[in-house]
Amino acid sequence: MSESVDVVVIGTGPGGEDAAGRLAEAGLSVVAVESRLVGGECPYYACVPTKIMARASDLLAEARRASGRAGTTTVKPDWTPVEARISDEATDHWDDQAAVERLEGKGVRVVKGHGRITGRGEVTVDGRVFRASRGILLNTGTSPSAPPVDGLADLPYWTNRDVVRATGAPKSLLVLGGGVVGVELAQIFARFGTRVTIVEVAERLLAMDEPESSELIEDVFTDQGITVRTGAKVTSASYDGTSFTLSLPDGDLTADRLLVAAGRRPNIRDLGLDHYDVDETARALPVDDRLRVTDGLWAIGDITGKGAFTHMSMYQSAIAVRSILGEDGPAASYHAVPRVTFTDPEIGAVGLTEKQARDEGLNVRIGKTRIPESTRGWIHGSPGNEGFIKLVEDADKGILVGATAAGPYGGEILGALATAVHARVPTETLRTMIYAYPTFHRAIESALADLG
Ligand SMILES: Cc1cc2nc3c(=O)[nH]c(=O)nc-3n(C[C@H](O)[C@H](O)[C@H](O)COP(=O)(O)OP(=O)(O)OC[C@H]3O[C@@H](n4cnc5c(N)ncnc54)[C@H](O)[C@@H]3O)c2cc1C
Ligand SMILES: NC(=O)c1ccc[n+]([C@@H]2O[C@H](COP(=O)([O-])OP(=O)(O)OC[C@H]3O[C@@H](n4cnc5c(N)ncnc54)[C@H](O)[C@@H]3O)[C@@H](O)[C@H]2O)c1
Repeated sequence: MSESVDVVVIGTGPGGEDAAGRLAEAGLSVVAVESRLVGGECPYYACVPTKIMARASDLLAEARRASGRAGTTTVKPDWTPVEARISDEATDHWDDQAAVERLEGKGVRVVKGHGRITGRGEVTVDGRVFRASRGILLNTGTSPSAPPVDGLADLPYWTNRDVVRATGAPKSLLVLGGGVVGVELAQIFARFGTRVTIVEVAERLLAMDEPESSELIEDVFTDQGITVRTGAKVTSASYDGTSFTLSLPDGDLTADRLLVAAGRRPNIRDLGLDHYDVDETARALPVDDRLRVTDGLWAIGDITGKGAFTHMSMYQSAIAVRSILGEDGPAASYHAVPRVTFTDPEIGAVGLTEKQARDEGLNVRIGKTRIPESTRGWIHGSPGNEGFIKLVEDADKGILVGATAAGPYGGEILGALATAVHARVPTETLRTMIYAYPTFHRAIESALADLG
């Protein structure tokens, strides 16, 4: 026997949780299916715990920087408060009871288990069958994936889901993958005294960002004692019960712990998408600008391939909800997607990189300025003032199509640049703005003056 509802949401990442609540509050009968924890990766294994770690590691770095500038400091790192804050305050010991009750309070029926589409408009969870008259919303997210390195699969390595449960900083750590997860966690542990080596197969860290961002992070990391190996092809991996070894053509690397941060795979296999004639082996689900995969099937979040960020999942949730409710409103637009890598210096970026803009055939003008050369950067002092602002202008239209703000508070400075790219503010208008003195964001004015 099946149970009839209006909508079934499979997966409650940030967007799915939000959408289920909004749909129920709009008066629909909603079932939200979750196989792990309501809220998804972000609050329990990703954004929130890792940013708690980053905050702690920034405090250590700033305390160390006080020496010679504001007195003398002796810093003794201790992971205990970090672990306590993550387990007691942030994740409630990885218990989602409060989130489940919050969702139920909005009228959502939360069903724990693996959801699978067993027919058009039909979802089965551990033998329970739900018929969704309006449709199904997918928000199943991603899982950590390991590259096909010989011997790696069976090793007790860490992924992001283990690292957030760390009870201490290891003596030494190998980080396989120098993308966002890899660089954020590498710096965190290094500041807690761990000897860290990043092993990245691409020629640079943060390969999706501007090359200037990669260069900045590599320089800062090297100065901070983190070993960076780019263009590194790992041929095999092993563990002898005490330490991990990664073999490279020019020798072995060994450490107490291995963190695999080499990308994610979308949770879309074994979802029953064949009932909608959708390819389950795709890297992302194709969605239109209302987040429809096809009639009666919507998808939001990482699985849409539009940017694996919590803010993307939430942004798409609002649009999908309107679509499901048959309401009008702005369609999804991805020309101004912001992203922040929470290293120190922080790397904030929005829209297109210079290369992406050129590849699109735009008539590109670039404007750059270095933060240490700004008044605020100089006042802030070195180390800790490294960074730059880079603007990517569509010179024909006279608007910014991309920007990077790297440096202290780079993610906050990005706010102004994201507004400019999002609203397509004419560069001429940006030039007439008054930029407060002496802020970091005042460097935007210098970057605008450099456009050429
Ligand atoms: C270490 C790390 C740090 C990050 N830091 C940031 C950050 O600072 N800022 C930021 O914006 N983003 C960050 N991200 C990315 C962010 O976590 C994701 O983009 C965000 O969680 C949104 O994902 P989602 O909505 O697609 O779903 P997810 O959060 O992945 O949740 C999907 C949910 O669906 C459930 N599910 C899957 N399949 C099924 C099924 N068949 N049946 C039932 N339930 C199912 C899963 O159990 C999961 O709970 C980080 C990621 C990582 C790994
Ligand atoms: N601050 C944030 O917003 C934030 C933080 C963390 C993660 N995220 C999101 O999560 C997503 C996943 O992050 P991620 O860092 O896991 O993935 P990623 O795809 O960004 O980076 C993975 C890196 O691993 C490298 N790699 C792959 N195979 C390798 C191998 N065999 N040897 C060495 N290196 C290898 C890749 O070249 C790449 O640089 C990101 O795309 C991002 O959107 C966001």
